[in-house]
Amino acid sequence: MIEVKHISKSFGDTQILFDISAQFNPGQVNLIIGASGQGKSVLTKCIVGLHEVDEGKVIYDDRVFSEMGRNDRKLIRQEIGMLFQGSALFDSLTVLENVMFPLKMFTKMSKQERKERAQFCLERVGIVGKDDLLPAETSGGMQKRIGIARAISMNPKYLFCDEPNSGLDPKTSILIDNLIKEITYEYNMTTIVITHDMNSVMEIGDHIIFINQGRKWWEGNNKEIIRTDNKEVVDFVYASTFMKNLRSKLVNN
Ligand SMILES: Nc1ncnc2c1ncn2[C@@H]1O[C@H](COP(=O)(O)OP(=O)(O)OP(=O)(O)O)[C@@H](O)[C@H]1O
Repeated sequence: MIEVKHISKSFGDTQILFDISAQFNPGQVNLIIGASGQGKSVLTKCIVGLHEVDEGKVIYDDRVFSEMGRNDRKLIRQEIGMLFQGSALFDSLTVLENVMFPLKMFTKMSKQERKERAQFCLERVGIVGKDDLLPAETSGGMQKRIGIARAISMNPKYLFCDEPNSGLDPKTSILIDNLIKEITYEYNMTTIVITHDMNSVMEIGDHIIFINQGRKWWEGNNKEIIRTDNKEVVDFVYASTFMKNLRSKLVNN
């Protein structure tokens, strides 16, 4: 479980996050959603320690990460898997080498053990027979899968996914979403996904926090979000006229 308690963050005189508290439980997909520029990335960077919080606490399973020194934080970071926007694979490494990379950096595994673990993770995400290709020789959807394989290679307790659907067609997006969901349930991970994608919200949003103006504006799940009356959430979820019409049908039935 990851908890944030009353966190605030400013850059210079500009306050970006205001007194945010939330709990992200294991074995469920936790989404951080909201319009552009509202503070989702800053919040996530505070959680993983890329930004320091000004006030409040970030806690990983009773360990107060925000008050730890560098070395203790490093240990927790090794329990975190990250799927970056755009996958962020190393261009000059093969598919297999990309997945082996964290194991080489952070474990004492032999080359053979690293290879076996990487192949297991690639197989888990449905990438078989592509070990020796370069990332550029694979599709965008495959690159996301390879990114997920790399993110889970260290058997993380916590998984962060930054806009896992960016640049993917709707069908591939749903496959990636479902893969994230399956892996989360299977390994009982605490997964946090930042997304703008409404399909993801509906498909995998076990727990959703909506960030608006740097505040936790709304919290609920994918069933509750459909019927909420919160104006800002409604404007976000039902942004297009088509979706607005759909909402009035839903609410009136
Ligand atoms: N390092 C920084 N220094 C100063 N201001 C920053 C910094 N990082 C982010 N901000 C500001 O914080 C605000 C929130 O940005 P953030 O990137 O968290 O938005 P977001 O909700 O993730 O948006 P998007 O969905 O477009 O990625 C923005 O006004 C941004 O300019």
